[in-house]
Amino acid sequence: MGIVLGPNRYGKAENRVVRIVRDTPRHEIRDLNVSTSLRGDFAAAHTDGDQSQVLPTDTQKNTAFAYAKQHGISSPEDYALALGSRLLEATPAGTGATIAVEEYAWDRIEVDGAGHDHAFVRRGGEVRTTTVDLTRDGATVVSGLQDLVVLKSTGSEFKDFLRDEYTTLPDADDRILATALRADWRYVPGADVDWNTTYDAVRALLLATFATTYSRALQETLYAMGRAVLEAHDDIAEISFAAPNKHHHLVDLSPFGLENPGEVFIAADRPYGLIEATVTREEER
Ligand SMILES: O=c1[nH]c(=O)c2[nH]c(=O)[nH]c2[nH]1
Repeated sequence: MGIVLGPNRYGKAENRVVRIVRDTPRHEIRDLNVSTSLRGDFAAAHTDGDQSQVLPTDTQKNTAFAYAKQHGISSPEDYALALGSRLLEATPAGTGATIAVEEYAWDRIEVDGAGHDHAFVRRGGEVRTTTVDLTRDGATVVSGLQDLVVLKSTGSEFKDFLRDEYTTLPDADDRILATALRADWRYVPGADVDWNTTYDAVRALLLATFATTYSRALQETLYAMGRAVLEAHDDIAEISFAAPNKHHHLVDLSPFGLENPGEVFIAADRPYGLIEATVTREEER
């Protein structure tokens, strides 16, 4: 019985393409997870080790990022159609291309009733939490939120840090700052708290402070958010944060003759910086 090659296809899965449109101070963001796949007559690559008809998956990745700049992303559909046509055009042995796109939706952070120019919060996904501990003497209430995903497309730098012989990170004057915030705040024991109103107010204050504070590091942003909460809420004794620094690396498009002044990024999922801090009142320490 002969053995033959059955159906096959290949491509680059899960390119995390982030496109910022920054032609005016009011930025736009498109955040995509893009998977490409080519099918056609690629038998020789499987049976003879012949790559002459194989457009590398690395090239498919490059095209996904270059097209985010060159073609733009007016919609996932329009971008996917353009990308698929290009991949087929570049691959004579291809008979078909599948481009699968997931788009993550971002809303502008509301500050004083208006959407901020360059600070965004990801739609959905966040979780409200509380842990209540009771003794015969009373209750401790720690409330918070998890996975509040926020991003600012400018107004963030990280530079003049300690360097040693293993340091390669360049100074960043203008970078994307993004995190999936976890915050836990402890209420003053016995305080008469309107839990729902306070939750909404703290959440809004965290978002507004993230949006409006120029960030020299995620550490500074967390401290600013914590201070804002403690200043506004006498009934909160302390707040703790855990914030993964969701790195967005600028994509080098220069090999394709394209400039990339802070417009096309690859969103890396790991490793990530993990910044944790508690902001407290002096009397609590
Ligand atoms: O905001 C930041 N804080 C850090 O401590 C750090 N370290 C790093 O490599 N990038 C960043 N960014």
